[in-house]
Amino acid sequence: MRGDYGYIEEGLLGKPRDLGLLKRLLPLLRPYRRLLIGSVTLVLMMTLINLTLPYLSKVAIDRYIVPVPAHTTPWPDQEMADERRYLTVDLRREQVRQVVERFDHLFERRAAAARIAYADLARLPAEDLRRLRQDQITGLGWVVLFLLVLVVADFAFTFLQRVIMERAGHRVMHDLRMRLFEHIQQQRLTFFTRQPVARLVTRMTNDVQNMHELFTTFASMVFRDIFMLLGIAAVLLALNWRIALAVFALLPVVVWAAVRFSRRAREVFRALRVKVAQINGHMAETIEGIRTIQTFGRQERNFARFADLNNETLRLGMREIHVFALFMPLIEVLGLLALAVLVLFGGLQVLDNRVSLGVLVAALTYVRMFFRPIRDLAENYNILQNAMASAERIFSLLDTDTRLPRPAEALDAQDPRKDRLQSIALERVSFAYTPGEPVLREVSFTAQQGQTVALVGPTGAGKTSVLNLLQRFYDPDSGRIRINGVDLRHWDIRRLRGMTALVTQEPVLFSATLRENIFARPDQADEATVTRILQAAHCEALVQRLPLGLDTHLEKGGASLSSGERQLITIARALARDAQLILLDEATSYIDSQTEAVIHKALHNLIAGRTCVLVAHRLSTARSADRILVLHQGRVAEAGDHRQLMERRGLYWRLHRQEEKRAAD
Ligand SMILES: Nc1ncnc2c1ncn2[C@@H]1O[C@H](COP(=O)(O)OP(=O)(O)OP(=O)(O)O)[C@@H](O)[C@H]1O
Repeated sequence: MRGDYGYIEEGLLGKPRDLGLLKRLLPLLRPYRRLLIGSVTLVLMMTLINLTLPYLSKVAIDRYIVPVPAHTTPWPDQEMADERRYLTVDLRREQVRQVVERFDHLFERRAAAARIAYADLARLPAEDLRRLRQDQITGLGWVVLFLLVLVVADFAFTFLQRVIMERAGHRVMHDLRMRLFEHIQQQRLTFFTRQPVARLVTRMTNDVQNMHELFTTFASMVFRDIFMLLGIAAVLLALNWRIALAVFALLPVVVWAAVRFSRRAREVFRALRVKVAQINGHMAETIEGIRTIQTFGRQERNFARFADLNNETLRLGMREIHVFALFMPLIEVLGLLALAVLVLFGGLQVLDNRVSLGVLVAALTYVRMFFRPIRDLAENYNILQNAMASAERIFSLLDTDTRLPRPAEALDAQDPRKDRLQSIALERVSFAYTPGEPVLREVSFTAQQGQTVALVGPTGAGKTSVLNLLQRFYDPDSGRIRINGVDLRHWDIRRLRGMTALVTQEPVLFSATLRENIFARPDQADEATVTRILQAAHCEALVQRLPLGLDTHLEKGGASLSSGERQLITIARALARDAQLILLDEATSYIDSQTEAVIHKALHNLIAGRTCVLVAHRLSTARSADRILVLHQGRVAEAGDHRQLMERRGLYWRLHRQEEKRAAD
């Protein structure tokens, strides 16, 4: 396994992404378009609410707290421009008239209005003051009520939007994982030898998670931050264009800072991810190779490598902090600077009576709000980039399709040859995993129903490769494999594999119960069958020893069992399948002679009456085979039964002698 954990692909980050990617993303969203439209609508409404809140403070101030005189006021402008500010009241209201009459000396009357300087308001008793300002107090109450309604609505919308958005995001992730899993599971073996396990795992986990970020961040970026920015700019211009322009003068500096920040943050962010991925890879390698590391005393070197990686990660982490620590306060400072500009410039306008106090207060709030989306956009830009890179990697995996092509002329469903295995024939089969490096050269043999063909030969001779070809994990480069006289390429591969049981060199057990490991459909296996199979596979003693018998859960693929026990379980699995063709790759791991004898008996039971191609690493396993093929450097060097080959005194005989000598030693 190459433990790169996907960091090689990190190099893709930061490349310009084309629109094609977005086009491919849209179909993923299509099933959830209602949710998405709902979510965007809610974001729009939330933006509107947020834009309305400061405006309400303007209304409260200008209409009710420091009312701006209505245009109908009977005092001409030059008198209004007095140093003092006045409260104008309507004498047509009975309550007001009574107060004005009682404190006549404080009011100036004209037509149906009267005015009183703000400075003199303090001279009125609290009760009269309230009467005088009854309208404003009621108005203020309404404004506050409206404000509360908006706040509650904002809360509800935010909650709903979150739920809807996350629901869509999680569903998209769910669908994507299903597609990826199905896609990966159907690929042929070459695909898996080229793709490191960790890379595929990263696609299914991290990259899919990043895609989720893509949807949620994209929605919040485009529809919240950008709407908000545009909205605030529009409202500021509408409130007072002079104030707006004064604030916008700072914008180039802000944009410059944001662009610089997102660039630097991206570099650090990427380098950091590469390091974290390397740490993952190193960790996985250490755990996998812990026996070798401890036996060869490589702990120190291994630790030193880890320490290097970890120190680098720390250094980059610190750099990341610095970049953020500089940018966030910088934007904050620029925001405060904008406020200062506004207080000075807007304050002067208020003093000149060109702008109402309410407008200034609302503008101050808008300006404070203006800087948050800018900061968020700069931050989210990286997340977006990262998510786009993940999307690209996922699509490139989905585009890699190495599934076996459907046979052009598949066996007719009525064809009797499809159900019963009668013969296997390899006809001058040559094959190379890597072009130019053949591992099988012109290999031919036949096996009739019920016969056993054993493949023996030195390591690397190509024995396992023959089994790979018979399972159609690969196709031969030349020559043909025929089953029942029909080219393997014309078989429906599922049907063929359905007739076959494979026992691999390394017993593969799954993290499930023993019963689930042996029986494909545990609920359909009756007690009599279970007992028969356990007996034939010599697994009874093992099952009795386990605390819950067949229902014992095997942790970590049966890591707590001995290799001999694991082999017996895989033999039981093959027996349970009741296959017509057994492909058996004998385990090479060391087992004591007593266990070996038990395994031999189990294998004998498995093979009896079935067609079998077996790779024998111990010649004793091959002894009783109908035909033994001795492979050497990919060629059939000798063929015959045990007696014939021994009489020949060739390679088989020599291998036999070697094995006997080893046993004697
Ligand atoms: N997936 C692969 N990609 C490239 N080369 C491979 C692959 N699998 C096996 N080989 C090479 O093909 C040759 C034959 O391998 P094969 O596993 O068939 O040998 P074998 O006779 O079964 O060996 P052993 O007795 O050690 O199991 C070897 O040189 C091996 O390195």
